Formats: sequence, C-alpha cells, structure tokens
Amino acid sequence: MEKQAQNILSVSELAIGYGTKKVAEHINFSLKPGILCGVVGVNGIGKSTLLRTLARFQPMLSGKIELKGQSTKQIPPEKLAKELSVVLTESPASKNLTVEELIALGRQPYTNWLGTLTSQDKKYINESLDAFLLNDLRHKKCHELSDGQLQRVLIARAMAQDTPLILLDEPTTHLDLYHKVQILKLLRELAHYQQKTILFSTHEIELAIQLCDTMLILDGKNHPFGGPCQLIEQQHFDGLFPSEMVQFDPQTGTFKVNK
Ligand SMILES: Nc1ncnc2c1ncn2[C@@H]1O[C@H](COP(=O)(O)OP(=O)(O)OP(=O)(O)O)[C@@H](O)[C@H]1O
Repeated sequence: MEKQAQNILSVSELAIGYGTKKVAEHINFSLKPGILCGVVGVNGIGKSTLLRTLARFQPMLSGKIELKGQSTKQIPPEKLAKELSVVLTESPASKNLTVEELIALGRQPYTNWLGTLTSQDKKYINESLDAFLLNDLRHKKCHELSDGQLQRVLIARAMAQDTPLILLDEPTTHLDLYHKVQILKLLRELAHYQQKTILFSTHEIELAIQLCDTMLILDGKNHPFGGPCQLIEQQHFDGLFPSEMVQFDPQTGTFKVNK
C-alpha cells in the first residue's frame, strides 16, 4: 500500500486577528508536499492576516498551526527559517543589492555568522537563478528591475532558502496577464517538480482555478477548502461577490459581469 505523505502544514480551528479584533475564525485545512494552494476572498477578508499569522509575524488568537506535525509555537526561530520562507508584498529594504546578492540572502539560515557561502549554498543560488530565468539579470541592482522581475527575484530567494513550505502574499499584484501567468506557472513547477508546498494569496481567482491544486476560500463563514473543481461543484464561488454585479459561470470557471 502506498504510504500517505505527511502533512507539511495543518491548520485547525484557527482564529486570526488583531488584539480583540477577530478577522476570521474556524479556519481548517492541511497541505501535503508538492501542492500549490491559492487563498482567495474579497478585500479585507483576512488573506494577508492569515499569511502573517502562519509565518508567525503576528500571534494567532486561538486554534492550532502545525508544521510537519509540530506546533509552530514550539519551533525556535532558527529552525522555523529552515521550514518556511515568506514573500510578502512589502518591497525589500535591500533593493540596493544585486539580484544575486538578494537571492543569496535566502541562504542566511544555513551560513555561519560571517555569511560565508559554501559550494552547496552557491549551488542553490545558481539553481534559483536558473529556475526563475534570472541569469541575465544576476548583476543588476534590484531597484533597476520591473515589478515582474523583482517578484521573480523574491520568489527565487524563497527557493534558495530551500524550505518545504513557501508562503506568498499576492505575488502577482501589479503584473500584466502574461507575467501573472508566468509567476503562477513557475510556482506550480516549483511545487510539482521540487515537492514544495506553496500557499499564496491572490485576487486572480480565475487563474487560481486553472493552476492551483487546492484553494482556500476565505468567505467570512466556513472558509471552504478543496480542489478547484470540487469547490466549483459545491457552488462555493457563486456567492463570493454580490450577484447583481458579477456571476460565476461554473462551465468556464470565470466571472461574468452583469451589465
Ligand atoms: N495592523 C492591523 N491592525 C488592525 N487591523 C488590521 C491591521 N491590518 C489589517 N487589519 C484589518 O484586518 C482585516 C483583514 O485585513 P487583511 O489585510 O488581512 O485582508 P486581505 O484579505 O488581505 O485584504 P486585501 O485583499 O485588500 O489585501 C481588515 O479589516 C483590515 O482593516
């Protein structure tokens, strides 16, 4: 019998928010290796708050978050940096670095206090430059890059960090359709070919339906989770937006504007 892969991330009865302000509760899902998962939901529903909570940038209000079966509360920061990498919307303060230098920062959890790169570190950096089509840009300063190029660099840094779990907050914002698809396909390849577990928030619901293995819909109530086809069949996209404005077409997996 085939052995079931261990969950990389398990979230149960999670409540997120700020102090006494609860943003969302009863969030439940789990992710295995090699899975690309999109988190969708309307503006202000709590997508960034969820990612920040999972990354331990802010405390959870209640519930449980486990990485490979261990509560994240118990994982020391230096170990956490080898388990999860994070790409947030803020542009890096380190834009004065070259592409190669920024990606090398991904190796920080593994280097000594002098930051000396071993041949193993250099191998990861070169593989990340290759995978994200950045070889021609490796000596450019990050402030010279377009939004799409910079986004590729930030994801390449996460890849160089070589963690089983990668969290990204809106990795396709400000990109044109071609570059949105490019980024999502690169993430999908990273998940499928390198068995990374990747969780990202997005407003690109239609692209996420086409490219994700699983999706989490933050809807302010039950937060359905599952494969895109399953979520379509269960009509979970239908009530995402007010129906007098837009309607979901389950045949095509797209939203139609009511004129
Ligand atoms: N630092 C903060 N302190 C208090 N409330 C906050 C803070 N940051 C966000 N919020 C509130 O938490 C709620 C969820 O915000 P969040 O940014 O997580 O939503 P989102 O789904 O990522 O939104 P968007 O799609 O617009 O990026 C909102 O009501 C927001 O105003």
